[in-house]
Amino acid sequence: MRLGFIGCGNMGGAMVSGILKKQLLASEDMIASALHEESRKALREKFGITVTSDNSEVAAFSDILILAVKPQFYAEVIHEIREIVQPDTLVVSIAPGKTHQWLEEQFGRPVKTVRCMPNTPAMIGAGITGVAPGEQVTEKETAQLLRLLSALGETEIVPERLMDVVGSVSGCSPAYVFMFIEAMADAAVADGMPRAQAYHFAAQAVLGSAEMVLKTGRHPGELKDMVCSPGGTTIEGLSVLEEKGMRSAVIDALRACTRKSKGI
Ligand SMILES: NC(=O)C1=CN([C@@H]2O[C@H](COP(=O)(O)OP(=O)(O)OC[C@H]3O[C@@H](n4cnc5c(N)ncnc54)[C@H](O)[C@@H]3O)[C@@H](O)[C@H]2O)C=CC1
Ligand SMILES: O=C(O)[C@@H]1CCC=N1
Repeated sequence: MRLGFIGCGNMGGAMVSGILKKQLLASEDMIASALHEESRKALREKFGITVTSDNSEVAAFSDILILAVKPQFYAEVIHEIREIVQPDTLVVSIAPGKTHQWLEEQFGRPVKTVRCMPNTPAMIGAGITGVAPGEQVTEKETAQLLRLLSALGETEIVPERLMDVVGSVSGCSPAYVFMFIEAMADAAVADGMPRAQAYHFAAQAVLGSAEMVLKTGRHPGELKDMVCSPGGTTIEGLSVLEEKGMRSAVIDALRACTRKSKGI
C-alpha cells in the first residue's frame, strides 16, 4: 500500500513519524509534497521518504492520499489533483469543517473520501483519531485505513456530524493541555522549583491523571474528590479555579473551537 501526503507540516509530519516508528510502512512506500526546497530537504533527511514539489506526483503514487494542508488551501490543492486521483484512491481529509459533500463537490464526481481528525500526540503513538468514512468507502478499505492509523494511537469511527466535536475535544485540545502544563510549571518556578523539574512534575501529573480516568473507569469528579482532603491544600486551589471560571472557560473554549470548525 502506498501512502501520500499533500503538505507535510506539523500534522503530516507527526503522522509520517508515527507510521515509520511502528514500521507499518517502509519509507519507500511514502511520498509527500512540500512547497519550499528547504522543507523538502528537511523531510527527506528526517524521514527518508520521497519528497516532491509536485502534488500531481503525490496523487498519482498514492493508494491512500492524505490532504495535510491547511483548510484554506484545500480547494486549490484538489483542483490540481482532481483529474489524477483514481476511482479507487482513498482521499483522506484531516481538515476541520470539510464535509464529504464539500469534498465531492470540489472533485466534481463521486470520490472515496474519508474524514479523519488526528492529533499531534500521534508523533509518539499516543494520539487518537476520529474517522468518518464516506459512503463510497468499503468496510475493507476502512479496515485498511484504521490499521494504518493505529500506528498513531487509538482510532474511533464517529458519525460525520460529530467530526467538528472530535476536532475540539481531541484535535485541538492538546494545545490547551500544553498551556495548562506550562501554567502549572510557571507556578512551580515562581515558588522556587527549577524549570525542567517543574515541567516533569506537571506533565507527569497530567499523564497519570488521564490514565486514571481511562484505566479506573471512575468518574473524573470522584477522582477529583479523592485528592481534596477535608480542610486541606487542594480544595483551596480548587476554589480559586472555580472562582476564576476554569470550567466555563474550558467549555466556552472548546465550543468556540467546534463553532469555528463548522464555519470553515
Ligand atoms: N496541527 C494539528 O495539531 C492538527 C492539524 N490538523 C489539520 O492538518 C492540516 C495541516 O495542519 P498543520 O500540519 O498544522 O499545518 P502546517 O502549516 O504545519 O502544514 C501544512 C504544510 O502544507 C504546506 N503546503 C501549503 N500549501 C501547499 C500546497 N499547495 N502544496 C503542498 N504543500 C502545501 C505548507 O508549506 C506546510 O508545510 C490542517 O488541515 C489542519 O486543520 C488536524 C488535526 C490536528
Ligand atoms: O488549529 C487547527 O485548525 C487544527 C485543527 C485541529 C488542530 N489543529
